[in-house]
Amino acid sequence: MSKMYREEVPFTKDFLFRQMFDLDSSTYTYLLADTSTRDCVIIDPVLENVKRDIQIINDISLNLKYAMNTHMHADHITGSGLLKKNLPGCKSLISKSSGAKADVYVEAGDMIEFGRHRLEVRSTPGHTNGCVTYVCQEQGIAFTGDALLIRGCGRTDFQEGDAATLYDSVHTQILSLPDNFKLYPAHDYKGLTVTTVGEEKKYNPRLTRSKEEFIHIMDNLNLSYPKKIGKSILCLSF
Ligand SMILES: N[C@@H](CCC(=O)N[C@@H](CSS)C(=O)NCC(=O)O)C(=O)O
Repeated sequence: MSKMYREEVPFTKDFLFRQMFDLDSSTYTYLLADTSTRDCVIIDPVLENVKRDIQIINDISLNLKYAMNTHMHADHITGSGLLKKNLPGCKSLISKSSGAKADVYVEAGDMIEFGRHRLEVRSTPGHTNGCVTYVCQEQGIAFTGDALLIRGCGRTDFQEGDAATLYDSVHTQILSLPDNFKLYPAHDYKGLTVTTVGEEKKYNPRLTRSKEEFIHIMDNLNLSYPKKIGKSILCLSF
């Protein structure tokens, strides 16, 4: 095995990471915390799992600062609003260009802080206009939402999907990170949990192709629409 895959950046001792799963929509929700200050953020919470998420936040004595989303989801309703109602002090957060309502709007270059940890906002449109990727440089990780999935990528056939834009976003904003950075997507449909930049640059069957080939692939995916598309896109307020 090459060095590239072995030398992943270890988490610092004061960084807590939890990956949680929604069985119905195959969505990953991430809980990140500073274990010294107890401040935490949650990325892409799912409405039906809010009780579970509150339980874990309370069990390990964390203070939720932000319920944040990588984009406006078409396949499930965000749990941000219900988390806010139950955890005073929590603010909802999404990109300005998503068109959704939230307490805090972010754009490329912004930094989201919890304790001494920071997430950099990178704009990665193409699946939707407002898609962002959150990068934690110190821990060597990025949360790619639906822009990059493990050995795949987000579909581009509804909302403001655009295959050429997605190709540029992923190559310039995600695959330009160091090869050993771990990538955590918003979904996986095969049971995989994490990948790396190096792996996707080598093995992603869509994104290793030319832009023209990528567009052709994306135009011919023939996926059925997500079951909850009507409800979730109508639910624009966080
Ligand atoms: N079968 C699922 C929907 C699956 C799906 O369309 N996933 C989206 C992300 S959620 S909008 C996607 O971009 N998939 C890309 C792919 O290649 O699978 C359901 O019924 O909800």
